[in-house]
Amino acid sequence: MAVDHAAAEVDHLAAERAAARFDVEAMKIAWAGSRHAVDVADRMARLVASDPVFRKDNRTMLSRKDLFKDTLRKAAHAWKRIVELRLTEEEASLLRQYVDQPGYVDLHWGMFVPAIKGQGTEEQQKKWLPLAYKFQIIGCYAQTELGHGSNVQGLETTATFDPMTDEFVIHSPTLTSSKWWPGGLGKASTHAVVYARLITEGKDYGIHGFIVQLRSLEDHSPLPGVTLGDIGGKFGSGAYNSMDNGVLRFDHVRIPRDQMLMRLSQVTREGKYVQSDVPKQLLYGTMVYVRQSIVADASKALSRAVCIAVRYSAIRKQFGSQDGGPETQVLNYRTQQSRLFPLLASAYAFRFVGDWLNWLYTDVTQKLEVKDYSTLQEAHACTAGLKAVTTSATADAIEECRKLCGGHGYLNSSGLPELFAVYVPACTYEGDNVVLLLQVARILMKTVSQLTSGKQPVGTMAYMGKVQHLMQSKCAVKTEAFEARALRMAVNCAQNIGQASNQEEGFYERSPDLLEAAVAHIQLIIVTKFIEKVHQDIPGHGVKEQLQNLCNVYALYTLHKHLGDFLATGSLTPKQGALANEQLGKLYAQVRPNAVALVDAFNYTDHYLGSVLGRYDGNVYPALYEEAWKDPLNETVVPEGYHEYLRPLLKQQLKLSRL
Ligand SMILES: CCCCCCCCCCCCCCCCCCCCCCC/C=C/C(=O)SCCNC(=O)CCNC(=O)[C@H](O)C(C)(C)COP(=O)(O)OP(=O)(O)OC[C@H]1O[C@@H](n2cnc3c(N)ncnc32)[C@H](O)[C@@H]1OP(=O)(O)O
Ligand SMILES: Cc1cc2nc3c(=O)[nH]c(=O)nc-3n(C[C@H](O)[C@H](O)[C@H](O)COP(=O)(O)OP(=O)(O)OC[C@H]3O[C@@H](n4cnc5c(N)ncnc54)[C@H](O)[C@@H]3O)c2cc1C
Repeated sequence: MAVDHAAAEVDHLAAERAAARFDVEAMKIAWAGSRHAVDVADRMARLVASDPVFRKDNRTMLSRKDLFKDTLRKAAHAWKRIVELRLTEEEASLLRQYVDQPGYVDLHWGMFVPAIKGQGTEEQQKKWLPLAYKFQIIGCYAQTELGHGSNVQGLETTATFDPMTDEFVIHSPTLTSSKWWPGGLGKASTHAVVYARLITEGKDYGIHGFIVQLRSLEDHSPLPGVTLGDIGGKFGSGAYNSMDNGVLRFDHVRIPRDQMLMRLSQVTREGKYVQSDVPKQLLYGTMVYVRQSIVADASKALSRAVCIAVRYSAIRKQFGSQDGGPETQVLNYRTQQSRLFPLLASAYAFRFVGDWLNWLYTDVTQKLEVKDYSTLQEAHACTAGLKAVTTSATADAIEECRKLCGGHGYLNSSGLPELFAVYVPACTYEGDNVVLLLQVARILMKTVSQLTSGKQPVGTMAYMGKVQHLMQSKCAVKTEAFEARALRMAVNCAQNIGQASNQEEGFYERSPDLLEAAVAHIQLIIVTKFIEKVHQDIPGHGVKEQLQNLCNVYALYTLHKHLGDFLATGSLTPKQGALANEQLGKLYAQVRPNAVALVDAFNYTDHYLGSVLGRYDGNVYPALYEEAWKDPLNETVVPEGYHEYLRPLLKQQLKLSRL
């Protein structure tokens, strides 16, 4: 009986695939960016999936110690394979993605190395980078402290220059100055880029980066004056617990002067502080780099969750027709579609805006090399804002996908609880999302205030230059409505702030509205970049049409969800809002026959998805059944503890009932 059921489910997905109205292979290219990108990703995904060391189906059942050791093993094995196979940087980072386990290597490659590249002099790069590239040292990024994370200028660790010995003395003067959170710090790192207040000639020059050795390269023991360890278990089983987020205290630890990262400013042998001619904001450059990579990761996490929910919704059936006919696939319910298809569209939207952001970041980096700092603010606003909007939306979407999978979505074997638990801190790390949106809002207010002086805004703020037109016009339900909404919300905030006794007080009072104005601006960017994408030449039967549909779904869904903003700012009429909603329903009907093929285009292996519900073959029920028996609780028929706790209880009840 079970076998018959399984065959029917498998047929279901085959039928879904056959019904698709576009070329899935061509869509894979549109998603990945090129034929080459599809091929490399495919090769790396299979390499990982076929290697037993990279097994991850038992991860949620491992103890913290075993999970951490498993991470060390995977990282060492991955590195061995990278060296043996002479993998390129592109291949290695894809391999890292498919291993799919947070670990110290992320911070080593993702923050320690970029911090040295961005803030170190050429000489410092020559000394430290070869060691890091060969893993002769392992580094982390030690910025956040127990007392301060968001407020970087409030950090308390000190680096006091001692001209007698030509050294900096690194010290943790208070409990709250303990470094707290850095990934890889707890157990793995030998070195850190430590952010501390630079004090020389009795003056505090604020936060600067220093390379500090933490552990012996001989036996990994902490160096004298260094106290460090792991900060403890985190949310969810498995999940981010593979990472050794750490605590670190310094007791007057001495480092040579040349371990201060000196590209932005220097301290001379005599102890003079010298500022370079580069903007001091470059101190935050590593965060800009990581924020853009977090946007690209948002589409990966969201597409995984959506892939699981779409495939399972095509398999799952509930309720029959009135006359006792076959039951309905839950994917056919309009409510399921209206919850799921906007998430599918968002996965594509975030993918394309992530590609654009990566281009912007590369462009800014090239400009910085020739001392052109003109796009630094744009890069900060876009990376901060897109990081905030895409991670918040993705975290919510993963949880929605869990609910879309009903009860089975709550099982670890669905892959969704762990995906959520790993993903959700992205709303906090690399800048709390509210704090980042307020940064965007500050830049919006600055731009609005400059409009009257005739300064033309550029880049993603250019639309604000059309202020006369956008403040007055009635908008068609297209980009213009998004532009008018964003601009009018920003101008409203600026006017309200202008009425306050001082600007800072006004900003503080209006910060909830400012958040919403920042979100409106960022959503405009996402919609614009999606539209630009679908205007490109996109080969493959039906591919462009599907992307056009998804783009419309993303735009109209966003409009529907934030209709209050559009109406309150007069950017749309209530009638236009109702029409947009009507249109959305029609678009969902067009997505429906293509939904399974649209998630197949992500080209994920079953290993990477890690979900019995999202299996490519749709064989969900036998897999769920089999998976249950693997739980450690099922290792014995009678549970441990029966003789101590259950039996006496049952005997006692029996005696009582005989009385
Ligand atoms: C087991 C696996 C095996 C596999 C093995 C494989 C082997 C290897 C293969 C290779 C793999 C590669 C892997 C790579 C992976 C990469 C992924 C990385 C993973 C990421 C994990 C994340 C971990 C988390 C890390 C962190 O969280 S680090 C700490 C982050 N902290 C923050 O973000 C703090 C937030 N706060 C701030 O940013 C600031 O303090 C503030 C901006 C909020 C306020 O700043 P300030 O006090 O200075 O105030 P102002 O508002 O006045 O700003 C001053 C002016 O500066 C401008 N500004 C601010 N920020 C920036 C900026 N970032 N850039 C530019 N300009 C900036 C403001 O606009 C102001 O400007 P103005 O003066 O003109 O107005
Ligand atoms: C999993 C994980 C990994 C991390 N890895 C690293 C790492 O490798 N290296 C590292 O240095 N750090 C790391 N961090 C630390 C991380 O960067 C900080 O936690 C993050 O920047 C948020 O800062 P906070 O903890 O001080 O939050 P807080 O700023 O204390 O936030 C608390 C609340 O206050 C609100 N808030 C704060 N300021 C304002 C404001 N100005 N206006 C309005 N509301 C405000 C926030 O929105 C939030 O709701 C990691 C954190 C996590 C969770």
